[in-house]
Amino acid sequence: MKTVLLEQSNDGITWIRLNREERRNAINIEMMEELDAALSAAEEDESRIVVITGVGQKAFCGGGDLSVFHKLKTEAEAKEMLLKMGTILERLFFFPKVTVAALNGTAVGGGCEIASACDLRIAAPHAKIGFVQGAQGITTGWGGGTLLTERLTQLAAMEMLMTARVYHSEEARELGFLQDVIVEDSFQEGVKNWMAPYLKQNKGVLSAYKARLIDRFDRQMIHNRMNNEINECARLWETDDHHEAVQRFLEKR
Ligand SMILES: CC[C@@H](C(=O)O)C(=O)SCCNC(=O)CCNC(=O)[C@H](O)C(C)(C)COP(=O)(O)OP(=O)(O)OC[C@H]1O[C@@H](n2cnc3c(N)ncnc32)[C@H](O)[C@@H]1OP(=O)(O)O
Repeated sequence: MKTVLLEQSNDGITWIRLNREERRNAINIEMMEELDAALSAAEEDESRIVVITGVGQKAFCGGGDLSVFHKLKTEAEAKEMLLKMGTILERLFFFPKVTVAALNGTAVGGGCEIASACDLRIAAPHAKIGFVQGAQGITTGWGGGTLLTERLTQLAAMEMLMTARVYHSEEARELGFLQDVIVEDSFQEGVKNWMAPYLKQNKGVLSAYKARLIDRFDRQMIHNRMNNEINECARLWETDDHHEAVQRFLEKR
């Protein structure tokens, strides 16, 4: 694997690291496939907790790779890509082990959707967090908007999605998006320390509680809502508003 690094440590944690630091860990098709493969490995290994984080200090994930995905012009082309990642996020949402999104830096767009699919979200103090899709003339397109509404209060979720605002970590914690802000100098050590109370529990305890969390959800309903979200985003994708917004971003580079 190249765009995703997998570290299966013997302390109960499997680390999945998004590894395109020079692109702020933006997601391309190869990364989607490697993320899916990393989840398969993590599902089978001895870990009790799976942590998804980004390489470097600047970004957790800058969302979908606009320099690649701007080539997708039509609703059908967009839908194929959105569905591919949506399927992975649905898998992550119903993953049998506890999952943590450790936001080592900025998480915007699809980066926030990945975080929403995880059970727990923690971040470095400097991380900036925002569902910025609205500024690109689209909605969340990987089903993460649906997942967000299952994680936060309705008011907080609607504020994050409908304003496309970018929040500092502390503000995101106050909104309920983050469980905690990790202040240690070494983010990785801080994340490990933060997870220590969870890791005191054995595998059976953690997986049983995770199963009860999953029981709360009507899987078919979540699936249908994510599909509706993907379809809606695909429709907006082919509008001039979206293509012009992406063009502006790419021209700034
Ligand atoms: C497509 C799926 C859709 C969904 O369903 O959710 C989305 O994800 S839409 C949202 C897509 N993401 C964005 O709109 C964010 C765009 N990026 C940014 O706003 C900023 O780059 C950043 C992520 C906030 C980081 O800012 P900063 O730290 O100041 O770095 P730079 O802007 O200089 O970026 C460095 C480098 O990385 C490239 N980059 C960053 N994000 C993306 C991206 N999403 N796609 C492609 N490339 C990205 C950026 O262009 C720079 O490249 P160079 O100029 O060549 O160094």
